[in-house]
Amino acid sequence: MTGREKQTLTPKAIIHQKFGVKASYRIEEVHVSSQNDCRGLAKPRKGPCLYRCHLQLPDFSVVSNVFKKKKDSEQSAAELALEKLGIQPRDDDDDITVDEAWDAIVRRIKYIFSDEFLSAEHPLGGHLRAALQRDGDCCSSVPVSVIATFDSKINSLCKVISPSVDSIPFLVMSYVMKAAAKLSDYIVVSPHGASLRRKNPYPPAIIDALAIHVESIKVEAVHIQCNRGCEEPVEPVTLDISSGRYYLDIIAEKLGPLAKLPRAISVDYIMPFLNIHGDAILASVGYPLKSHDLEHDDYVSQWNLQNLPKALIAVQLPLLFTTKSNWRGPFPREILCMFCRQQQLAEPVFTISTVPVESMSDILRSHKKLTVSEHDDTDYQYLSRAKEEIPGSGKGYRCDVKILSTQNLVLDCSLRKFYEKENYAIQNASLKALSWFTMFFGDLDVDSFGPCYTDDDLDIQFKQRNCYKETFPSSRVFELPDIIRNGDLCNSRSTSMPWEKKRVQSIANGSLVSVCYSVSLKVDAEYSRNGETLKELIESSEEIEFEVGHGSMNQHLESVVTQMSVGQYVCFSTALPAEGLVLAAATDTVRTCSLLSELGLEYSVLLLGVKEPTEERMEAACFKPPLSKQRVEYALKQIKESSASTMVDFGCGSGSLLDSLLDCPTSLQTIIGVDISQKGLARAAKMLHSKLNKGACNLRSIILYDGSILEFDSRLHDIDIGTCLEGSAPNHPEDKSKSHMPKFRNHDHKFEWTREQFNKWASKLAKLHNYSVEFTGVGGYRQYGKADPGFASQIALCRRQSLSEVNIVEKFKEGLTQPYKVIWEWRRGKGDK
Ligand SMILES: C[S@@+](CC[C@H](N)C(=O)[O-])C[C@H]1O[C@@H](n2cnc3c(N)ncnc32)[C@H](O)[C@@H]1O
Repeated sequence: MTGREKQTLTPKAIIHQKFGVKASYRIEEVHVSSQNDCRGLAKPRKGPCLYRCHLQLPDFSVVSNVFKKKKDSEQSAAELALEKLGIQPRDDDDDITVDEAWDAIVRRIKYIFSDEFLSAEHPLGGHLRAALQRDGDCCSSVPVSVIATFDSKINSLCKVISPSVDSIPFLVMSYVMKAAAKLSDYIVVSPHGASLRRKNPYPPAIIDALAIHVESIKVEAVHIQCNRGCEEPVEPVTLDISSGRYYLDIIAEKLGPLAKLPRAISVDYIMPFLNIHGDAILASVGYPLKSHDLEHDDYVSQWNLQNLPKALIAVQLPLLFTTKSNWRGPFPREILCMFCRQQQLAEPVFTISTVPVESMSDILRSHKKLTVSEHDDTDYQYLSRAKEEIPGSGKGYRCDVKILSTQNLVLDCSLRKFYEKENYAIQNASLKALSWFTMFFGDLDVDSFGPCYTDDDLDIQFKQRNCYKETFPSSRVFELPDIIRNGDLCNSRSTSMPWEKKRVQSIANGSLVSVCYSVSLKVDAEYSRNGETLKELIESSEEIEFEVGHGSMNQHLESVVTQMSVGQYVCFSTALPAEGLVLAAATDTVRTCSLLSELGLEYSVLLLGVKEPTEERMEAACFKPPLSKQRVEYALKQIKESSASTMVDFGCGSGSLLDSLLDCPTSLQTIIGVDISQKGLARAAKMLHSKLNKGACNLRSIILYDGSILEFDSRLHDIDIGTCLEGSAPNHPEDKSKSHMPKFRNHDHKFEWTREQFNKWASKLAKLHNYSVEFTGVGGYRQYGKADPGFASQIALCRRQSLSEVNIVEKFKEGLTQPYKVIWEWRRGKGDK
């Protein structure tokens, strides 16, 4: 018990407050003929009298379902009218306790599975009626995700239990399951825990009358595979919704064997969270409020499938914030705060001003004169409510929001209107500021926005004091977190966020960065009331070093860190990906919650230092496969294409090329390795020995020589192919002690050349010895927006044209010069295969 005096208004009372005598109720008697089994009777027997209520409001009318009591039909009609107006009977559940919210959810679930609700004009009604056609145990069972998605009342009650449901909507599902467990006499939870149905079947007469029989229809939809690359197009699919089937079952089947159960499919609902962690089907199909027919739109033609990015579906923010219960996802104020943090702006400054009720009335009067013919002006309704619904409070609220960079005022956005509640004023001001940013990012031509910008559509005045370019230098524009990128702050017409294009990674892959960071989970139940987020620290480190591009660090953290400079502090949030699409089939609520708790995280990070990448780390981070592997692969390809039978690898080291030659069949019969490093040769011998023991190869002999490339050994006379490859140099710990900067990039480099120097040297040598030369390379490394720098590894491919006279004479002179020492030798024996 809170000890507070609660004021619970019935739907009818709220209608009365709003419309007074302008709301007129008319009761109609409905006589239903009773079920008559006696076919012989000529006249149908008169059944009990039921009541249906017609409620006429100034702009529209509603008709209730039939009820046994007149007053129930009136309340039902009033409730339908409020739904139409977007108002919950208790639209602000601040007044109820958590225990009361639980009780209300239990009551609501019971009502949802009542006979009356089955014929309700509620989006859930269509699902309930369609579920009557499901086979076997599934008959009349409705996925929990559907209830969580379509029942706004349950959603607003869940917000009382935990405001996190906004950022973790799948919490609603777990609350629904928990509440359903309290109705064990009435509700059956499916074995998979993902569907609910009534324990006692609906009366056959109701099933016959209400079960939906869908005509066979084909629905064009979009299948998004979770593993598709960003550039890959999404797949169009046709859903063949045949009669007698629940359409979610058909979608589940299309998703494959893992999706045993239907999943939530309210497009509006999942879109903002569509960072897919499992395949998803997007289809525009469902039961609209007033229709008993399954309706659908062609989804394929609505999307430019080629351009649909993986994690970005844009939805347009509404222009008005009405009630909390009507708002899905994070509230505008939260989105704006997050946006500011991401853009390294200060937290928005909200200034609330109030007016006495007299002046509100004046404003109201003048406003009424202006808007007398605008029947559906929602803000007008709020102005009315401000006057009528807060008797004695004497206040209306107006909000001004200032967005500041560290030094400058970026935007001063003041609402002209008054709202009945402080929160409405804040949310609407945030929404309008966000709308301005949406427009602004949609049109980066800053000049089109003057220093004082008035937008009549938004009914707001903005003062933009500072130029965007000064305020958001491109190198400081962060990639927005998922929650914004996924559409909460998107212009519906753009499929990629303008600021994403400006993301600049200033710290290169392979660098070692050192950071101090913390990760917190937003958990506090008071969150939505006082606007403060309380957090639970789940991980922190005073100093941790990681390599950029290595995949060892959380990608969100790494992405932001690579755009920071040393000494800079950044706070940012990440939100819910759509694991929930899969969790719809989860059985374990506790586990579901623990999974969900990994989401909605807030990070704080301070960049302590950056170490430039070593060549090795840079290579590993930038090239896949690594450059050393690409070089070996290139050599192998050339060898395979030749018909050579003998080959020598100069500077063979530990034998990476020789190793690969043992794996793939070539025309080679003899391979020779030459190196001056005893250690390298010993490693090569060990590797070759163990490999030859394991399996066969086509080779007849392998020899390793200790010798220098600078000396000629006559045993290498007439070898078909000579290779000389740079490989991955082994580590030399002694180098670390050297304090001076190394002269070359690697410890064993004796010189380093530019490409030009290399080309010149190789061309001259080739000409001298009558070889042609072709320059190529491996390791094309393109960075977005930068000119192609060419190959990372240069290759000269020399082919002998003819044996020159000089060579023959030289060889004759040299005779049997054999300075190389055999280190290891293998020859295929007679028994060897
Ligand atoms: C970067 S390693 C390359 C190893 C091997 N080619 C690979 O791809 O893994 C360079 C090798 O050249 C060897 N080397 C250096 N000078 C040499 C010379 N004058 N004659 C033969 N080998 C030499 C080094 O001992 C070293 O093993």
